[in-house]
Amino acid sequence: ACSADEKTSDPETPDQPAGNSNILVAYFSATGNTQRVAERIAALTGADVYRIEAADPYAADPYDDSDRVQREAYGDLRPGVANLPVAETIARYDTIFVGSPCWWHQPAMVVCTFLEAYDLSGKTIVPFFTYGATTYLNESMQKIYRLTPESKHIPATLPEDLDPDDITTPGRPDDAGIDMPGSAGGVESWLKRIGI
Ligand SMILES: Cc1cc2nc3c(=O)[nH]c(=O)nc-3n(C[C@H](O)[C@H](O)[C@H](O)COP(=O)(O)O)c2cc1C
Repeated sequence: ACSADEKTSDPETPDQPAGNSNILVAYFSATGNTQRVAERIAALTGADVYRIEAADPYAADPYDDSDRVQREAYGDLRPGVANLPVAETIARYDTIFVGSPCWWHQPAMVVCTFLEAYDLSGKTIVPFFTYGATTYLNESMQKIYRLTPESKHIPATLPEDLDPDDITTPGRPDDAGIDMPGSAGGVESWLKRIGI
């Protein structure tokens, strides 16, 4: 209980957006990599931050939950989110950065649960991922785009994917050309490149 209290009271990892900006950085992070990128984006843009929490939390070492993560990703499941903001809160934002680790070739599925909970039409969605290997980044990006068909996206288009629905067999490498900060240190130049 102690660590959970600390997490929710930490101003850098709020579980509800503060409502100070028209930009939101919504992210899920299990081991801190995506969180560091999210906080850097927020520091540079003045964006509000919202940390997506799974209703059924993942193991402290998420590799211990690898089977669950694979089942959720390959089954396109929608695990519950513990702290979904009300729709009016999300409606206030024009631009939403959406951050996730690459988990079994996909966004963490709680991020998909978050995206499907709202009407995001007309909003600008900027996905970002952290990952261990630069494979399946395109499939992960394609997933976010398909879940937000009425939104604008940065980048506007992705490299063509021969079969974005097949995430279980390796396809041709098609991640080249996707501009993504590799770490928090790369965020500032990335934001300049994408015009934010
Ligand atoms: C269960 C699990 C599955 C993963 N699957 C992938 C993957 O398919 N591709 C990849 O590049 N990295 C994969 N990774 C590595 C994470 O994407 C990487 O460590 C990421 O930076 C973690 O972000 P976080 O610290 O914000 O949780 C996986 C990690 C875990 C725990």
